[in-house]
Amino acid sequence: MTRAPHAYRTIQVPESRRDEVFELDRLAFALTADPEVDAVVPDTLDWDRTMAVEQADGQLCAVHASHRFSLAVPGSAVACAGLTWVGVRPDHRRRGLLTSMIATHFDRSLARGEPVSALFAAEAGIYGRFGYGSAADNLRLTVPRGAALRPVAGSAELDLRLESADEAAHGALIHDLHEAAASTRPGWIARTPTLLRSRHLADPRAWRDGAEQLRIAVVSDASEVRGYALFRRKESWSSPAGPTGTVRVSEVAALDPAATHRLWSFLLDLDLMTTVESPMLATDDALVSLLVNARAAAGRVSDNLWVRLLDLPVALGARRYATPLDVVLEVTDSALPANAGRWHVRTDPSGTSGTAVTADTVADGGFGHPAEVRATDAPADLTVDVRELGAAYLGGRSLAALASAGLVVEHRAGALLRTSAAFGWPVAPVCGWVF
Ligand SMILES: CC(=O)SCCNC(=O)CCNC(=O)[C@H](O)C(C)(C)COP(=O)(O)OP(=O)(O)OC[C@H]1O[C@@H](n2cnc3c(N)ncnc32)[C@H](O)[C@@H]1OP(=O)(O)O
Repeated sequence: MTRAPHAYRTIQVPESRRDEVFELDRLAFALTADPEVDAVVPDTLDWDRTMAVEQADGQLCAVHASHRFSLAVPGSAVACAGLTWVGVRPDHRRRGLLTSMIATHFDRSLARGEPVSALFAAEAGIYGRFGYGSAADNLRLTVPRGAALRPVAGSAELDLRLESADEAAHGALIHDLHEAAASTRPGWIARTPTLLRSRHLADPRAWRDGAEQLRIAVVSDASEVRGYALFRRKESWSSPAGPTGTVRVSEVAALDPAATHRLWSFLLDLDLMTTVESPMLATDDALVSLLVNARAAAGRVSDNLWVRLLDLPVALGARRYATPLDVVLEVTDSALPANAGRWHVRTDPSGTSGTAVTADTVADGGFGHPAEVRATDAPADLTVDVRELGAAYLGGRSLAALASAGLVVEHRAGALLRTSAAFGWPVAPVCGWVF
């Protein structure tokens, strides 16, 4: 097991120490215990994957956990260790505890056959040093009520019903549509294990910030459900001009453009509301194209998933490439030396080799080229750190853009543009929920 700094030891935490883990988490994140929250929000920690650092007297000083996810990558999916619950007691910060926990996480993820790790970063400056690359952005739009949408045939004919969101009534519907609507978008992650689905619909009063309970709008055609939106409204009567409520949308999933249009038409025209806040959207989300006047929508872009390639040849072989590719990468990786060195990445025009061995293949219509990834002594075409490969892995970050910042170096003319095109993908990556 990875060595903790002097005077500390790394342990796997048993569930019997749950209260200590939760207290540490509250200390790290400045949270207050709330019995109502604890009563309705399920504990989603996987205790086989919950690790801590304790000092000699047994006090827990740092904790981290992970989930085994299937992460959608361009043209496929890969087993992924979703790192979460990272926290260090404020009085034990900056002594190397996170650094030791990351080494533990890497060792254990590799031992479990998870070639990739992904996370949402609490602060953007934390994880790059460990080889995580910022691999996706999300867009949050604030749209005025009544914003016009371009027309979509069939939208008006769809039935929409509004209900209070409830796990027993809507859990299966949400899970199925969440998967069917977006599982070919790189960055998409299913909410497994099941407790993560329950947590997604948990609705304690303390999480509402004064808004109403969680609502769901469900759109159907004559035969089946085509989409849903989860949202809450927050009333406001403080303006002399009249009510100025806000619609806070937390998730929209739809199977087709008509259902997408129907849902947003409803959300953008609710009485007593003046503002509609979108959930985390992909930067190419349909709403951006539907808005007649996108300038009227204030947008904020921020980092979404961070990706770390743990087993580089397996990870690079687990995705597809948008164009044929034949490149030698000189990779640096200070934390995982097995990844360092030269790698020949070559797509196979016959499409018969290089598909993921660790992944469930996603139905994608066969777009893109699988690749073989082998160690080589051939001269390098590009030099790149594993962090930049993680950033480019989901197809949303251009290697050429990273090169313009000096983070990728080209040794053979043309290799940079060709490799950037191959690593890119027509669908922007995003994970629409935070784990
Ligand atoms: C995936 C998730 O769960 S994200 C949640 C992360 N958790 C939090 O933000 C909760 C509050 N913060 C904390 O618990 C801790 O401060 C942590 C986890 C961010 C850092 O833990 P530490 O044990 O202090 O980190 P450690 O001592 O190993 O520091 C390693 C390096 O990262 C740097 N670093 C640590 N935290 C930060 C930060 N927030 N911003 C920038 N740099 C940081 C340190 O300065 C150090 O740099 P150096 O190698 O150049 O000296």
